[in-house]
Amino acid sequence: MADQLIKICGLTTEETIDAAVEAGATHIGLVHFEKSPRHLSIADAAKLRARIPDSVKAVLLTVNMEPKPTAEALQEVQPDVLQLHGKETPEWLSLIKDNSKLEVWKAVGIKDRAALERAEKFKDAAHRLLYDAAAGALPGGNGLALDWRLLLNHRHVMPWGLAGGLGPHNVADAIRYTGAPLVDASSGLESEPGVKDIGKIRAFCEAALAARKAAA
Ligand SMILES: O=C(O)c1ccccc1N[C@@H]1O[C@H](COP(=O)(O)O)[C@@H](O)[C@H]1O
Repeated sequence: MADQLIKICGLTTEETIDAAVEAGATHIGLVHFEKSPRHLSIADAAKLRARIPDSVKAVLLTVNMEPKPTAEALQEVQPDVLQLHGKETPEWLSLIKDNSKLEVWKAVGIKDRAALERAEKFKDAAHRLLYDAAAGALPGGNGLALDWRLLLNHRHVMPWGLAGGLGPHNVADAIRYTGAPLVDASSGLESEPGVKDIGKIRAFCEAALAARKAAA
């Protein structure tokens, strides 16, 4: 069985990046979306990106960003992965994927089986789908879980990950129940919006790694 992939998203300090890396995160997410409490300017995202070691992938998260600022952000931040968390089209994703060395992830809000089937339109346009709850106050980062039962017996046509409302209290159940190869958490690891709690980051990674080991 493959190793568990763990993305810790919305980090805004070097201290929390170091803690996530030490705890076993495989991916660190930096959010560039002004309405988010985890928003980083591109200059700050670039500074924090430099703190992420080569062994861990840097993920830049954007929402419905126009092509020119996207190109500038990619140039400045140099992420390994671009996570698109808005209403981006397969055509736009394909353009990025075919013209860069980036891994391209598409987050999709899942409220029913039809939404899971619709997400398959990204099969050739993205390297990975990230299933999240349907958008709430923000397009993501709302701490809302999707109905995991929708993923039972689902035939995944491409690599995927599970996001939405995950935290130390439920990540082991999520892995056991859905078999998610990648788990992604943000607001469930905070003491207040935008402020990550190092104890929760450690507990999340520990629980995810133990659940994967038990399932192997
Ligand atoms: O974190 C945010 O503020 C955010 C803003 C806009 C789009 C996505 C955002 N976060 C991502 O949403 C999912 C689920 O987050 P949560 O664990 O439920 O808080 C995850 O990929 C976040 O990185």
